[in-house]
Amino acid sequence: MANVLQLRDVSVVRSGTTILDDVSWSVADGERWVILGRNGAGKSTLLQVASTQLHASSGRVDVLGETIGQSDVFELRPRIGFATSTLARRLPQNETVLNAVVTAAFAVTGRWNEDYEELDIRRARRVLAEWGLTDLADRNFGTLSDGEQKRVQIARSVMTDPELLLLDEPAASLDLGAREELIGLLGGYASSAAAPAIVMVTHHVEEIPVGFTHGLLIADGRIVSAGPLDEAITEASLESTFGLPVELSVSDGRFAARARRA
Ligand SMILES: Nc1ncnc2c1ncn2[C@@H]1O[C@H](COP(=O)(O)OP(=O)(O)OP(=O)(O)O)[C@@H](O)[C@H]1O
Repeated sequence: MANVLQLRDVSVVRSGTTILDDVSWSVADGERWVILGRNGAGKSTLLQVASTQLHASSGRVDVLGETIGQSDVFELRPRIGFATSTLARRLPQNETVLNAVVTAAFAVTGRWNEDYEELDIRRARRVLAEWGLTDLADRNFGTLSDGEQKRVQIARSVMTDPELLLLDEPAASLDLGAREELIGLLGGYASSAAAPAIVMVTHHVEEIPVGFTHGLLIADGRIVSAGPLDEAITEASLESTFGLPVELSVSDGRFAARARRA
């Protein structure tokens, strides 16, 4: 399978601090990756590099067959879906949910004078249905709950039919019901052969949807382990990543972890 993302010896240094340290990693078409690591480990920075929003200080980054620094990132970006709370904050609060999603077709966050095709509207309604948002299409984005807003962010990021989907902590701050609903939807999406390659950052192994195939653990900007989920996410690798003894279990494809009692 072709690589949709390839990092070779990538480092990111900001304000004199090394945030990513010699990272080599690739994501092939059809793979669904989860990235885990402590606060400040470099997870979001890695996603920003993958999204082309941040340039590596050294090393080589290839995204969707294009080498960053040698190609036009403005042509590349519409092919990448990226859902982060930072982008979500830019969505106008008084925009309807339908508009918040359909505007992704033009890579803008507010609906002004763009001439939307009936095709775009139809696609937006289909995406809203896929993410359980049909009944909220006419509500203002700012009136939605956190869980509903998270689903709108993802719906927006898949509106353009991306070839690579990047999700930064999509389940953060959700209650149990909203989290489980989102993980179920993500699992269904990830299991579809038509879905793009996916990379999702999360803090908890409990949030890994069924259907995800690979894991990457990162600590202090360096990869601790990377590969198929059951090889990359083990008690030993979690212990190295989080710095505490961990008890890990897997049931029906879902992971659970807690500190090992002495
Ligand atoms: N512009 C910057 N200048 C200096 N340091 C930065 C800059 N941006 C980020 N950092 C630092 O880089 C490190 C990695 O940040 P990053 O956001 O990638 O971590 P993360 O793993 O996503 O963390 P979290 O789980 O808390 O979201 C952090 O220590 C952060 O303070």
